[in-house]
Amino acid sequence: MSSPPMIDGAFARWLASRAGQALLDLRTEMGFADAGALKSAGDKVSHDLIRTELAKWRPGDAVLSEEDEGSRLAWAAEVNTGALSRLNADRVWIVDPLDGTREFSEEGRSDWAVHVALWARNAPSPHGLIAGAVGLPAQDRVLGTDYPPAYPPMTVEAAAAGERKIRLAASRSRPPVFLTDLAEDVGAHLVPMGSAGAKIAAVVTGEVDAYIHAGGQYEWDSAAPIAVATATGLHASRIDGSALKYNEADPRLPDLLVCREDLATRLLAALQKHSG
Ligand SMILES: Nc1ncnc2c1ncn2[C@@H]1O[C@H](COP(=O)(O)O)[C@@H](OP(=O)(O)O)[C@H]1O
Ligand SMILES: [Mg+2]
Repeated sequence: MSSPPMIDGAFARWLASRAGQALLDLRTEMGFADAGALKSAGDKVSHDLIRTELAKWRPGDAVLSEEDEGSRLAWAAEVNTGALSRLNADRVWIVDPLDGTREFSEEGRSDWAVHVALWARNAPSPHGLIAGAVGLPAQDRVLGTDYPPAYPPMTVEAAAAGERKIRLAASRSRPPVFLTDLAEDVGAHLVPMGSAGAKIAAVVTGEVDAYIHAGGQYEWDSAAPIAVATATGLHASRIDGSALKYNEADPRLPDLLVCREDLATRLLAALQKHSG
């Protein structure tokens, strides 16, 4: 097999594509009769593939993957000394081998993703992400920072209509409790969808205008899609407007807002009112 691309952004795309193909193959092989078994196998197959390729092609870099043992624990010397390597590293791959595991196990659904992001200590942006790719295998596409998608277009109808109903993506299974009231307040309709990566990809492609999450998530759920969203020029922040930060000692990153720039002020004001 030929070597993967040298440039990190293209390498992230290559890796997300490889893992995505393995996940599609697994769905075909196993079928959907045993959702639990398919979910576990999906997490494992993708994690093992990504871990193996990173060890082979980027041996000097640290890795934070959802499927690593103890990944959810905040770093503390007495519980997980392994995490220290990523906190001292100059480059850390932040990986969610299968985001939207639940949707992956449901026949016909395409809202699940593979996330591969690279954080660097000397990055110019506050989030520290210098490359990323979001594989959407069942949509037959990969979004990446190597070829950042164009800023989502405003449709002719929407531009002509002036104010229009905001399309707001939210978790299918765990939407923030305040979201219905917020949506009513700003004139938005909710678009339920699985996977943080698929939802942020939907903002990037213009299928929705915004994605709001609160109540719990981890760095790997958003790192790669946030790398892509910010590379396109979209707004991305915590719901209080502060910067999203990655490779922190505590990997919990419980809330975020990703939206078109022209909606950010309005949605942050609504979040301040409703999420407190
Ligand atoms: N309250 C919560 N606490 C922890 N993780 C959460 C969460 N709500 C959503 N997530 C995680 O965020 C990802 C997208 O969730 P959703 O599809 O509900 O929007 C999922 O990742 P995984 O599928 O990788 O576990 C899910 O586990
Ligand atoms: Mg996830």
